[in-house]
Amino acid sequence: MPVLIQPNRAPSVRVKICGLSRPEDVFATASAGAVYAGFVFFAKSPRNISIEQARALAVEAPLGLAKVALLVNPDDALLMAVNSAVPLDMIQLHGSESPERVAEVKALTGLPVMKAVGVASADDLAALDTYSEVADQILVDAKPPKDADLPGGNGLSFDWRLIAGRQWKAPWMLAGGLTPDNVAEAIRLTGAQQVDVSSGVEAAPGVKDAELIAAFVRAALARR
Ligand SMILES: O=C(O)c1ccccc1NCC(=O)[C@H](O)[C@H](O)COP(=O)(O)O
Repeated sequence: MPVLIQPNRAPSVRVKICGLSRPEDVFATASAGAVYAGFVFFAKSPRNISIEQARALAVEAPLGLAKVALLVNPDDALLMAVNSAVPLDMIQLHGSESPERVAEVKALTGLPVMKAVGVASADDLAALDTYSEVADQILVDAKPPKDADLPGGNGLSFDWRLIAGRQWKAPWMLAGGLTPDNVAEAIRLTGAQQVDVSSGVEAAPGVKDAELIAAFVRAALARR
């Protein structure tokens, strides 16, 4: 069969919508063309859902949508409880988990692990190299302010020039303060092939907006 070569075509960007809590948000995520859906298990978050809620959302999710459980310094019992109840495709670790703990979580759950690493300055870049040795993916996110209640999902971005054109051993995803208005520029500047958003597609904290989700995915997938 002849192979169609399109030398000038940029690879398609993969989008993750994080912090979903309602069936209609999962549907909006899939129908917009995003490929990952994130469920937050963190009590202090406005996006926190129970294991039962996550299970109900995940079993009804359209085929092909990858389900990601976001956890913050989870112990083994919580990991096992989430993993045994919810059909998952990936674990996202968003706390202060060490590289050794990332490896343990992979072994314990049998799932790929994406480790979030906060970036505020050039001093934070070494951690990306370290975690990319052990994690299946790294999430290059904005570092939360010291007084923040949440370790992520704060709608804050970092200086994308810090990582412009950088690659790591593991596949990576860009996050932090992305919106339908800035995601195309963020992709252009950093070369990201995957992007993750939560606050930027919400009508209110914890409430996703289907039109913003669609606009975000359109902007991320627009030909560069
Ligand atoms: O969303 C939360 O409430 C949350 C709580 C605890 C840890 C991480 C959390 N969110 C992370 C994300 O949603 C994303 O992976 C990423 O940080 C982007 O968030 P945003 O800047 O809001 O787009």
